[in-house]
Amino acid sequence: MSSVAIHARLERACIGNTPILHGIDLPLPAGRWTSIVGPNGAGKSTLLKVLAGLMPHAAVQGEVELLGRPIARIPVRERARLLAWLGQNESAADDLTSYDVAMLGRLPHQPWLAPASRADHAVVEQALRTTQAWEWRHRPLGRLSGGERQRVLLARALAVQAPVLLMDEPLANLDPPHQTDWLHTVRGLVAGGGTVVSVLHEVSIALQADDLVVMAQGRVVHQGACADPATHAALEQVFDHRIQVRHIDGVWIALPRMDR
Ligand SMILES: Nc1ncnc2c1ncn2[C@@H]1O[C@H](COP(=O)(O)OP(=O)(O)OP(=O)(O)O)[C@@H](O)[C@H]1O
Repeated sequence: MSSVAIHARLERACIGNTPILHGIDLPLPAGRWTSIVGPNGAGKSTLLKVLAGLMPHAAVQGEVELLGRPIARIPVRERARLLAWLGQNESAADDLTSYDVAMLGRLPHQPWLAPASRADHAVVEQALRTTQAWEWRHRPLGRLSGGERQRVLLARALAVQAPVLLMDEPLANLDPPHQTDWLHTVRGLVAGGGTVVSVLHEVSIALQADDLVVMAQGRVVHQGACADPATHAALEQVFDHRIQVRHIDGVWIALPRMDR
């Protein structure tokens, strides 16, 4: 039986006074890649923030368990080692070099005010090479293109070496070859026992995951394997049957429906 990396049991989660998420019981299996999909405004980013423990405590009615422990009770530094985060349109210090930004991912591993160790430098180099950002490691983040910047931020998340990695729109600004690199990276993490949860708008890429969580109007309407016809039906329905899922050359992809 596979274990659960994150389990969210939510009555409600609010932004301000507005309820955004409703009645969610979502176990996310460990050692697998789960993608969260759904229409604009469905609550995907909000759910991912709740899963990461990033929402204000008072805004969430319910509980999230990370690796079997209530996330709110895990000390912050330990949590930062267990769970890495790549947010949407993330702000970061634009004056820092790409190398230093990636090194921020090592902070949870470093003793207070201690310099980076040789192991930290090795991990950062590996992460920047994985995302093909090593070449511009000396350039400030603020002077990179959108896709280059995203690859540095991904390197920062990889440098944490956390067993659980949450990513919101990780493919933002990435060109197709680097989207493919990202797929290989995720597959490598999962093959090594890691758990990856990603919010994706690129439904065809999301379908390359192990499992899909389909959301609409603040609720999870389906959770299932990417190859399961019931998952395809839920996907087509939630997108108002304006996409169709097809099996082409051994992979599931979503195509626009032009016949209506
Ligand atoms: N600061 C805010 N104040 C009020 N409502 C908000 C705020 N931020 C988001 N919302 C609302 O919460 C709902 C869910 O937003 P969320 O960003 O989680 O959706 P999403 O599925 O990630 O959307 P998208 O696909 O467009 O990125 C939306 O209806 C949105 O308008």
